[in-house]
Amino acid sequence: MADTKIRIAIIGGGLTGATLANALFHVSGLDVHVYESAPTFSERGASVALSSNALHALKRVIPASTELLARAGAVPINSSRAILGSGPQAGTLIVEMGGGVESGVGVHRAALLRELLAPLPPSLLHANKKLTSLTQDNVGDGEVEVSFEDGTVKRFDAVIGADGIFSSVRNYVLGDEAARHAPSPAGWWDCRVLVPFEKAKATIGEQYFDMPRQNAWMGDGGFILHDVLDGGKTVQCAICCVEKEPPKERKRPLTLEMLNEALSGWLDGPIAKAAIELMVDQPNLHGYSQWEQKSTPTYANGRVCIVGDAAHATTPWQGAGAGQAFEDAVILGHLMSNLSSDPSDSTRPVDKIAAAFQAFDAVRRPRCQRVIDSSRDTGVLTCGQDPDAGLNPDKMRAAFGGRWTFIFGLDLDEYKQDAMGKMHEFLGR
Ligand SMILES: Cc1cc2nc3c(=O)[nH]c(=O)nc-3n(C[C@H](O)[C@H](O)[C@H](O)COP(=O)(O)OP(=O)(O)OC[C@H]3O[C@@H](n4cnc5c(N)ncnc54)[C@H](O)[C@@H]3O)c2cc1C
Repeated sequence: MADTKIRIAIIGGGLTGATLANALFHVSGLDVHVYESAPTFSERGASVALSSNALHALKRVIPASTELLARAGAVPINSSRAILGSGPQAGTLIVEMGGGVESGVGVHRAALLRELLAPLPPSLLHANKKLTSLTQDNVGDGEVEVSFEDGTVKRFDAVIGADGIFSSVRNYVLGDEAARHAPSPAGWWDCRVLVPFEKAKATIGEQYFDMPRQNAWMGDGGFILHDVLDGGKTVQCAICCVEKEPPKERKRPLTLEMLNEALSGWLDGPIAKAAIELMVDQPNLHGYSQWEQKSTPTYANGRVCIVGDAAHATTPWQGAGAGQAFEDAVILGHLMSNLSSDPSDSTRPVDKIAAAFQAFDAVRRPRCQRVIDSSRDTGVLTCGQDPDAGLNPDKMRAAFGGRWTFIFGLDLDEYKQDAMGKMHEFLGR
């Protein structure tokens, strides 16, 4: 176990911050505090699909993760079907995944966050604490000084930014490069609704609810998804569409006419009218542009680093964002557990933090960037925009084959060893 005196501030209490706090507190034995700008630790009302790599990573952080997910009402996704949703071949099955190594779960984000926070002592969780600035310059003993909107100033041995896609810590880490690598619109917008299971079944059709599965409809300029969560009580339905022009703002009001127009090529098919009916039944219907971190030159700057969406926000097309955040927690937790000096080592554990963060950057950035790029390409294919595949089911099927293998097939033990090897390199050993 690492020196328990190492003090870490995690900025941001979303799924990444909460998972990382568990890793650093329970696995690495560090003195961790989480600072969240919102008045309470909370999540958007939507689901998140956790694939097998995400589940494996979560288990490394929280050994009782199966029970944790059960308390959050997670529903196993025994099958994930991609079906053509528009055009003359609408209804054609393109691919079915699930079972074995590909099994995942669907879970309500707010319930997952609640359960991820539960194993942490409340005294470590600080809401209403918005980071306004941080510095490593002229702070004693290599510490990092953080300032909050309420005027408080604190010092830590290291700071980790889990403050989401519009991260302030990212701006600090990237410095002069921040503007050039700012998050940008990815080319799609989406809207989501949670409805009672019986209502979804009656509207969409009983035949799609014969078992816990995710149905992903692909077609002309859009995508429709429905999956079950909350232990089978709720269904999430999502509609995603290609942006016709660059968005002026991330969030915009939506109407029935706008949805009908966006999915005009789908309306004779088996799913679009039902999905639109569910969507417009909710008050304050809004669409959100999808944004991503297209490139990032580094995740680390001295004793400050970034994780989760702050480092590698991706589009949702491969359902991989939260899984990448859990992998971050495993790798950073492992590196930070191995800072303790042995008796023959005169370097203090705190003086190895920068090397740990460099090692984290070296192993995580290539993989996360690959996920970002692959996810964007998957969106292009899904919405029938791939110039070769178009909406040809055979070509789409061929193009989808193997697309998830590199995400699911990670050997976490090997990966942890790679990270340790890098840390030793950076320490000059
Ligand atoms: C539409 C959509 C669908 C998705 N679907 C999936 C999926 O199916 N599967 C999957 O694996 N992933 C999915 N993802 C990705 C996944 O949700 C994210 O990768 C994951 O939630 C990581 O979030 P985070 O904690 O890094 O960031 P966030 O959830 O954005 O949390 C950041 C936190 O930091 C706080 N904060 C911000 N600034 C400050 C500050 N200055 N001071 C203090 N606190 C601050 C915020 O209030 C927030 O609570 C999806 C994402 C989107 C947008």
